[in-house]
Amino acid sequence: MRYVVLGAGAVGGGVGGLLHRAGLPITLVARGSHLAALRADGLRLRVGREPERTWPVPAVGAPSEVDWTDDTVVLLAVKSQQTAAALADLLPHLPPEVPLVSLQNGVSNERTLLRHVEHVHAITVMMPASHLEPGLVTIHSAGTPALLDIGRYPDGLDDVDHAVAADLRAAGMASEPRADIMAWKHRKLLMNLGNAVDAACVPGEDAATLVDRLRLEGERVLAEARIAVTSAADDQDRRGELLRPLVDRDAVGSSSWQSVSRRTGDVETDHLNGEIVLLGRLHGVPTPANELVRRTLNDLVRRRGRPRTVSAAELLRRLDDATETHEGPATSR
Ligand SMILES: NC(=O)C1=CN([C@@H]2O[C@H](COP(=O)(O)OP(=O)(O)OC[C@H]3O[C@@H](n4cnc5c(N)ncnc54)[C@H](OP(=O)(O)O)[C@@H]3O)[C@@H](O)[C@H]2O)C=CC1
Ligand SMILES: CC(C)(CO)C(=O)C(=O)O
Repeated sequence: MRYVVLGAGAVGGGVGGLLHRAGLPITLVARGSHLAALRADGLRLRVGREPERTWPVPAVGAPSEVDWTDDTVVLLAVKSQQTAAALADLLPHLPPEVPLVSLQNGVSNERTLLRHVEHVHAITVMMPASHLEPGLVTIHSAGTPALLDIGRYPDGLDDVDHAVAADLRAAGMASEPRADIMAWKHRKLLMNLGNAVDAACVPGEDAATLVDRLRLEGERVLAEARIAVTSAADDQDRRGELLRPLVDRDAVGSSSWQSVSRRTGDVETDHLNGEIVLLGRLHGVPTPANELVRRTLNDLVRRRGRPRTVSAAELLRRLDDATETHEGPATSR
């Protein structure tokens, strides 16, 4: 199996670097100053407590430059808001039988991919990683570097799932094929509802309370929509302490925090909090907290604000005021 990783940042660069390190044939598709650094010096990869090493991973600037073969698998690792543009670059060059694997958070990408490609697979990405300067990717777990279970979208398993999982394991990551992979990705979605608060808000108790509200809304919406979600207990069992301990993580936030810090000009919240808002609208469940946080983070990005500068207490106040306006003061209820 050959791999093409489209989007060579924290996750794509990290997984691609580990596959390359294990001797598997892989090409990174990157762009801008990151591509220039990869071509000039190679991929600088930090894994847990290991010393940084530089790997000469083949890197190209576009799917048109890939030497495509039928035994290739594409790992898509751009942020969800970048998927449509990445697909537009990819599709004219992609052989029809080549499977596309979403190595992304959220649950919106797979459906988008299936519109264009017959063989779509999903990975639940548990991999605390960062990419904050061109050429450099850091994997923060000093335990197992990543936990990447895989299955076919919308469900089921085939030989590709088994082969990719085996290659990921050969490269030191944890990966099992799972026929119900989207149930696992919906559980992960609930966790990622907190990314926007991590990116936008001053950390503290109020931020934690706000994240709880986002997740409560998310749980309600997914239940009302009758979407299968892996239980929190099963998710916890699967993770255990695999991705621990974390190193050099304190100064680095979630993937959404990284987008704001790098001033990429876009952020994934419409596909994380926005997924809950969308489902809420479809199923008649109010989702004011996810909507407020989604709007707040998009606004921060638009005005090129700094991460972690919005008051979570103020957002909670606005949510409570809106509830009182709709339902009357708490005393009269
Ligand atoms: N970082 C983490 O710890 C984790 C991230 N995830 C998920 O993984 C996915 C990827 O996130 P992450 O790795 O953090 O994101 P990054 O921004 O670090 O990496 C994405 C990379 O793709 C590049 N890119 C975007 N569009 C294209 C294109 N058309 N052609 C070539 N390159 C392109 C970006 O370039 P540019 O910088 O120029 O935009 C960037 O280098 C997301 O869904 C995220 O939620 C999941 C678990 C953990
Ligand atoms: C779980 C977490 C926070 C790991 O870094 C993540 O998925 C992300 O950063 O998007």
